[in-house]
Amino acid sequence: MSETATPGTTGIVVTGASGRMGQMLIRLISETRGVRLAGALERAGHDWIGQDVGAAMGGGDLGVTVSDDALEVIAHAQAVIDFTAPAASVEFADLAAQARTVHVIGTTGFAPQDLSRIKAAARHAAIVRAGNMSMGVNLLTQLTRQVAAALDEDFDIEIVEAHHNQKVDAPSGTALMLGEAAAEGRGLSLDAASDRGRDGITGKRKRGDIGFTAIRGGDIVGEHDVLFAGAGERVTLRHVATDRAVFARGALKAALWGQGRPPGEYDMLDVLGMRGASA
Ligand SMILES: NC(=O)C1=CN([C@@H]2O[C@H](COP(=O)(O)OP(=O)(O)OC[C@H]3O[C@@H](n4cnc5c(N)ncnc54)[C@H](O)[C@@H]3O)[C@@H](O)[C@H]2O)C=CC1
Ligand SMILES: O=C(O)C1=N[C@H](C(=O)O)C[C@H](O)C1
Repeated sequence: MSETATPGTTGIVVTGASGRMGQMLIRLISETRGVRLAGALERAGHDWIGQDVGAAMGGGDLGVTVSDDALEVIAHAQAVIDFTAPAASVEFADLAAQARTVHVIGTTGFAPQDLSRIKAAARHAAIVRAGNMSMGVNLLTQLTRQVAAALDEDFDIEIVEAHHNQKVDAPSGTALMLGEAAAEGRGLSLDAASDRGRDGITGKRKRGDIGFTAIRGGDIVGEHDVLFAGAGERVTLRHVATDRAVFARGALKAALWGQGRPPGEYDMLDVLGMRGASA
């Protein structure tokens, strides 16, 4: 079972400590009352292993040494916040389940077999997973479901996402969340309706399809448009993230919300109390 080293504080492990989201989370946790950084994990062989994480980030010591021993570190925490890679996140899900520790998963790009493993881990501990942890995007999923239900298939749905040039997966986790919401609004299965990676002589657009386009460039944090294109008019729903802090704040909220929750799979709609808000 997880332990509380400092009474009254929630001990949180950050995985992928040197990453864009990892560093953002470590700063946020250090500045937030009622939580403490209980561990910082990186992949085996990473330069930061053995260093104080604050110093490795270029600041003062935070009293937490970067480790690659996930089993040991997770056993002493109440929550794990994880923005890494699919293969790492499924391992962390197993370890967090063994420790009965809340696991917040922001990682995207999972294959169906990864999702099955996460589902199995969620039989033993609370897992909050979302392709986007921001308030704005989670609201946008609700609006997308509503507009998709209101406008019939005379309106073609296209999802356009833009991210920085270091992103490794496409479509983004957010684009897939928005696609799922649009498909739900239309009463469709996204697997059957999705149209990805057009190139060459593609033939005409199929009525009812949900199209995806991915832009990669520079330091774009994350932008998502859901376009409903009809004859003579278009409706566009848009979210623009300009600061990764929006994802970090959502993830920290999820870690606290998960304390004392029964085992199971949850998402940010549960955390934000938005489930069914637009039904
Ligand atoms: N759900 C959300 O709101 C958001 C999700 N993301 C997702 O989070 C993930 C990470 O994004 P970034 O921080 O931009 O990537 P990044 O590449 O900057 O950081 C990932 C970090 O994970 C580390 N890592 C990989 N394997 C590991 C292992 N086995 N143990 C410990 N650490 C390991 C890497 O060394 C790296 O430091 C991506 O899948 C991205 O799509 C990113 C932002 C928001
Ligand atoms: O990799 C990123 O950076 C982001 N990934 C998430 C996604 O795949 O949607 C969330 C956000 O857009 C940033």
